[in-house]
Amino acid sequence: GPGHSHWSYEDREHWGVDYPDCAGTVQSPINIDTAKTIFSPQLRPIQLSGYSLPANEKLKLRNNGHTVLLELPESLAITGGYAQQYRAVQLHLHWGSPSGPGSEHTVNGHRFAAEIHVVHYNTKYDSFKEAMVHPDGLAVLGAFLEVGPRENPYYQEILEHLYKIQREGEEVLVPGFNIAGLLPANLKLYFHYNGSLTTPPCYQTVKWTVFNQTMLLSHDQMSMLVMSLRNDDSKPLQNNYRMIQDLHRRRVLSSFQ
Ligand SMILES: NS(=O)(=O)c1c(F)c(F)c(SCCc2ccc(C(=O)O)cc2)c(F)c1NC1CCCCCCC1
Ligand SMILES: [Zn+2]
Repeated sequence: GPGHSHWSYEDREHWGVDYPDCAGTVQSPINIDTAKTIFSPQLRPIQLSGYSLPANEKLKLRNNGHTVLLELPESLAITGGYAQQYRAVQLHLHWGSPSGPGSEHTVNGHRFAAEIHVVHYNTKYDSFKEAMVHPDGLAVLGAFLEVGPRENPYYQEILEHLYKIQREGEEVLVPGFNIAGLLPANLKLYFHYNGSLTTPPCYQTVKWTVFNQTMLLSHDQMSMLVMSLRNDDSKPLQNNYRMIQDLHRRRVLSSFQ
């Protein structure tokens, strides 16, 4: 990725030394205290367009040593719920280990098993790299993943390839599918706040949407996510979530009561 000197989740307390924004006051992830969220009826349902990709469109799935990342074509766009149009860049996941959950955001102190982030950039900027340094530059759609009774066919489109990219730097092309299936069916119920990338350089340029409805994966699928990948030291790639950041003077809006 752009300008990454080596960092790890182990030395997350020192990110602020090399990346000053990581020590800022508009950082992510946060704990969402639902008693303190502000119901905002002007928050419209999120609308996605172009998210259903044909199987003959191949997407790059990559183990970058920090997460599994699926590159997305700019044809995927957020067309409702945000003041401006945003186009997709990539999606990736955060997860825990066999001994604990690994979502990045928490709700009332509850950490979910895992979390998906679909990263977009504001099309008023010429490129993603230009957008990511402006406060309205990025929009990340986040959803929590939990274990449920059935296999999730949409997540299977990603999880079934993880054994091919066990080592850092490995990548594989996967057939297109309906990316919207990775997000809740109900895009009306969400939390919204201003924050940052949760990894260095921690730019404070993300308008976050965290959906209220969680995605359900089977137990075996969650194990595949947690057990398949390794990082650069051939250690299991697990617990790739940043600690909760202080809210400071920010408010979290909710689209529902
Ligand atoms: N939650 S998040 O959105 O902040 C986030 C993370 F928490 C992440 F942990 C990551 S992965 C770490 C950054 C990275 C490293 C290597 C490569 C590569 O070799 O391709 C790519 C990226 C990661 F990629 C992202 N999203 C990225 C933020 C990193 C810089 C710009 C890339 C788009 C969004
Ligand atoms: Zn993320």
